[in-house]
Amino acid sequence: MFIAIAAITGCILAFSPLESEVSNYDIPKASNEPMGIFIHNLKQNYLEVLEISVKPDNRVVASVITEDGDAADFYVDPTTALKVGHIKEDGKVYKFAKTLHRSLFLHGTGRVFMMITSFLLFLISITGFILIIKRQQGIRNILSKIVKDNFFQFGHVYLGRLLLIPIILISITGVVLSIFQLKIVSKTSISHEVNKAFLKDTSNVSEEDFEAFNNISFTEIKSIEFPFSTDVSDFYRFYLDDREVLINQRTGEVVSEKYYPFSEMAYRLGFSIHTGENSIIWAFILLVAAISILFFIVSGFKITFKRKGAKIKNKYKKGECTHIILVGSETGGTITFTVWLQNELIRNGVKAYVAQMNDYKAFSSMKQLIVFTSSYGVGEPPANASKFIQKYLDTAQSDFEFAIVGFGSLAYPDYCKFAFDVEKVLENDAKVSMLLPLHTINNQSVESFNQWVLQYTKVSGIELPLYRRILPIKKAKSVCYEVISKSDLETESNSFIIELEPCYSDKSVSGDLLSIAPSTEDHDRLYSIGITKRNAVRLSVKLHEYGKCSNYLYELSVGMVIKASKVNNKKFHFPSNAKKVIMIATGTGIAPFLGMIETNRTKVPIHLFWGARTNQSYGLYSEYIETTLKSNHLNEFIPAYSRQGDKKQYVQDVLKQYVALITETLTNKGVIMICGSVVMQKEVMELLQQICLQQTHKPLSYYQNKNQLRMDCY
Ligand SMILES: Cc1cc2nc3c(=O)[nH]c(=O)nc-3n(C[C@H](O)[C@H](O)[C@H](O)COP(=O)(O)O)c2cc1C
Repeated sequence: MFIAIAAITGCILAFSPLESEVSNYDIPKASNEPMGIFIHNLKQNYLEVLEISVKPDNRVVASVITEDGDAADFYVDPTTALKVGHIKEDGKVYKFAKTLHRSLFLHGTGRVFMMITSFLLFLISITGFILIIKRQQGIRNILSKIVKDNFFQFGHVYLGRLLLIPIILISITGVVLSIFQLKIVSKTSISHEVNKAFLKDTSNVSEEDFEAFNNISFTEIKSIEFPFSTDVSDFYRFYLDDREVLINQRTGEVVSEKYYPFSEMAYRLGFSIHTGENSIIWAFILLVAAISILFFIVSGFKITFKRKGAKIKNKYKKGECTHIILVGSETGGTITFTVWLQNELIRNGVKAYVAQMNDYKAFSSMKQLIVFTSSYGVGEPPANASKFIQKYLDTAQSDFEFAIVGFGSLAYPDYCKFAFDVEKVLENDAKVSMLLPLHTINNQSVESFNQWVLQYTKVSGIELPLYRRILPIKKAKSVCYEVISKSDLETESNSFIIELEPCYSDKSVSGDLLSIAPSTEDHDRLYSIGITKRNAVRLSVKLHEYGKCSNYLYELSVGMVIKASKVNNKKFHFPSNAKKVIMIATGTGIAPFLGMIETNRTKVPIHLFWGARTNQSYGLYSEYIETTLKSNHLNEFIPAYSRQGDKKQYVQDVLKQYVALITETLTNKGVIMICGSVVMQKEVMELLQQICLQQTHKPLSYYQNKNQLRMDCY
């Protein structure tokens, strides 16, 4: 909270030098004007001169007594010494922000709080930097590309790296200034010793030509006190950046020159760095740093809450559970999958227990051990799994079967390494047998996880549903949609097309999802949508015999209104600048593609591969395909029918004949999009992987990381 207060008020204060620069833009700045002439002119222009000060922005302020006998402060021209502008008082907001920033309106106590806050900010910056080094796998890689996990984590690391130095400087100088303000260290003042008996009181050099005046540049002056009387023992007192100089008013001789002690210099430097008063560019950097501190607070909380979000809860005691699921997770992502599996197993009557990998113990009823673990650092275990291997080796356990799922990211060279390490340990244990080979999941891909779910269902005989991301999906507010058309049921594929018109203007894009719940008691179902030329939402729906939502949609008729909400699915939007796009779909997965093709205004070459059982299903989509082929919105339509005549083919079989097209698309920054069943997706991905390795000598993940592979499979 204190850091937030300091950052918000810091943002406001950083505007002060910026604002003063704008409002004083017409007031000339001093640079190397001859000081002698300026002092002489100033004395000529006014009855009496008390002091001049040179502001951090190099504008000159004079304190004088005017001919009318009034005391006045104003900006003067550094050459003519004539008045050029009024001094504007600091706005109330700045005054308020300054007091809050320095002392929280609590005087000394507040200053102590702010000093501690500054020090904590310094510690947070240093420890944050150490974490960045760890994350980037060494100081040598500190400047290399940051892997983008999610917006907040990426932003936290990116800005942390960029603004580390300014933030460290802000925090250190904050501590230094507080130390002085609290008088823990006091600024020692300079005392001059002048022997008045030796002062000369005449000279034949006139004031304008005093060498001592003209040897000092305006830019090093903080202020000059003018002699109070004409007495020779009253001097010009020059306060400079690093020293004080006393000058004889009659002769221009330097009477005394003393440098400031280290403590005063430290204070001045700290003040200038902390406030940015001497440089507009630095003030701007400070402003950006203060805004970033606010971002760090928000993103830090987001990361922490995500980490704490998925909680492990157990319904049964560990001793009675046959299925033990161990989770290794650093930021909580993997726990979400674990909790889902535990719930589904329990729903199927299986007693399942979840534990952190570090809490591994002997499980007396264990028949199956399922390990879900991520990898960190250089393929190392996440924080809650670091002791697992040792604990496993030290624990006596009777026979069981195991399955391991590695969660990782292909962006790291040691992809899912810790999961492989765990596999090695379990494989070497003679007592245990492998239920499924290790399955790896890139970037918590739901599609890839579902491939494992299908395999697990097959080998375990436990019917698991497919996983749909239960992380809070960002649904827009639900709005009404009117049914504007509905096709007949195509009996071969049992599918139909329904078009809905949103009641309010809607910014959905083909590839987004529509979340529909048949009634308030039902949970939502998500449908991939295609947007038609007339901005209607088109769904292609497979009617399931007992499917509540598909039956609900099927029973709607034109003119009826339903409530639904849009879910942004940015990762599956049509690429904005690809030169070529290959679309691969099965069944109703064609719906988003039809929308993308119809609205392909720039006529990017599109090749659409579509799999169905027979060409009877094509009837449902033929009109759209033929129209867009004719208008060149679609270049090629390549169907694959798995139960048609002698030539029984799946999409992946047909794709094998298009190796050149696939290679050319990927190497020329084109995009491949896949929509439909996860079973098809798996086959197609395997084929694409083979083609990539053989033709481009790069793994498919290389193109996936460049966002050239976009998938939405279910
Ligand atoms: C700093 C850092 C290092 C990582 N190192 C690896 C790695 O070496 N190998 C890998 O496959 N994944 C690596 N990952 C990716 C994570 O394992 C992946 O994002 C995983 O899904 C995170 O799961 P969790 O949220 O349960 O910890 C790393 C991620 C981060 C942020």
